[in-house]
Amino acid sequence: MFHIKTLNPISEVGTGRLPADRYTVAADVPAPDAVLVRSADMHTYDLEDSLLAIGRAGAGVNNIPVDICSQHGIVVFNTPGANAGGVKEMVLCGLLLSSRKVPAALQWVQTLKGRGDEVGKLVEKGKKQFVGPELAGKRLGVIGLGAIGIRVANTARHLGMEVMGYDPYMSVDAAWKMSRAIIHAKDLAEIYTTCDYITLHVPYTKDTAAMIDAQVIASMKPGARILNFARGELVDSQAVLSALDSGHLGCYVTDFPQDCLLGHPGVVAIPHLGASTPESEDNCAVMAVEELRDYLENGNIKNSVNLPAATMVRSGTARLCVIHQNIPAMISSIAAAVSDAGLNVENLLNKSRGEYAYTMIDVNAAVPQPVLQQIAAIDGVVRVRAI
Ligand SMILES: NC(=O)C1=CN([C@@H]2O[C@H](COP(=O)(O)OP(=O)(O)OC[C@H]3O[C@@H](n4cnc5c(N)ncnc54)[C@H](O)[C@@H]3O)[C@@H](O)[C@H]2O)C=CC1
Ligand SMILES: O=C(O)C(=O)COP(=O)(O)O
Repeated sequence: MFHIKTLNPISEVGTGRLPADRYTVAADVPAPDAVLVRSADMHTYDLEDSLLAIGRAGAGVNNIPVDICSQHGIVVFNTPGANAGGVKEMVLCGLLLSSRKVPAALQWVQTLKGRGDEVGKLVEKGKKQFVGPELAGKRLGVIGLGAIGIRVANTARHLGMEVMGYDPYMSVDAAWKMSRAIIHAKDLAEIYTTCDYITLHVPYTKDTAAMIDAQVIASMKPGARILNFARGELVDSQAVLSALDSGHLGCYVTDFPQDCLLGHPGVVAIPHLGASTPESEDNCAVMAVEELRDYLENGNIKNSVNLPAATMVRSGTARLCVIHQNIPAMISSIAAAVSDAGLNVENLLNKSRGEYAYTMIDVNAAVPQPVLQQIAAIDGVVRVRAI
């Protein structure tokens, strides 16, 4: 029986794929084999000794202590692209909200309640406060051309916008999906100095923290609008507020409200709704559950953010799964323990990623407990289990 602990509500379309005779799924599992999580902060979470894997039903993993998980041999998965459609649509909404002053206009019109027959006349008189530019013909800068950024860039072209993209680490797969009409920015300055709208789609890391600061904002075109559906920490909120106050920035749309931003007329604050669609929630849950299941049952790793991709068709009777440091002589030491126990290797896979590596060995018989202990004692082995 596998025990899965949920730290956020996870779509039952996903959890329903875990057979009830082999899995328990609950918020209060004492010794979980795996955790399913969305945005719950795991930096203060006590990682149980039993924990083998964490499935982030979503893209960003900045709420998970990934390095500490690696040290404990806990595989962290996310669900690339599974909620990108939902976020893309919200970004389109954000573009329109930022341009046409929709939030302020909606608030204002409600103040006319009770004015009876005057309402029509007051609307026509008051609407001039909410004039805002059309998107067509304006330039949109997209920073980060991954699952979301590419969808936003391609769709903005259909709105008649000129689109410039920046992503020095873009994958070949991603490049194939991008419209050829997107202008390639060689550096961020090109985006900052020439775009009317700038939208952020990069992960929050130590390199991207506060990437939009006072100096960057000062280099932007007067009236520029910033959209942040990536993470609040990418943007210096105080610098944004000053630039809104001075009129240098036209609007800041954020999916990550902070107290200091609320109430400012230039801020459109959305309560982290980018991925909150049934479609995205289902997609993420299904993908995270499938990833966890394949890892727990077969040791296969797909879409991990801290360990290498490793998939091997099952053969033999049992499978040894060893997470270890990426150092010399690991495979020979593990194989020696296997052969000393009289086990025959039917198949073997070894993959590495940075400091860590992963070895799966299919053997012809069940692996006795002492062999697991012997492998666990090898210098550099982080975690071992037999399935
Ligand atoms: N508002 C919401 O509900 C959601 C927010 N997000 C946020 O959006 C981020 C992006 O999501 P996806 O597009 O699905 O991820 P992704 O991994 O497909 O794309 C991220 C892209 O950013 C690029 N990148 C990384 N560092 C960069 C840098 N310094 N400069 C330029 N490009 C850089 C990468 O090469 C990659 O192409 C997530 O990390 C998450 O923080 C994701 C999903 C939902
Ligand atoms: O996938 C992401 O990175 C998100 O920000 C979505 O977060 P959520 O799953 O809606 O709490």
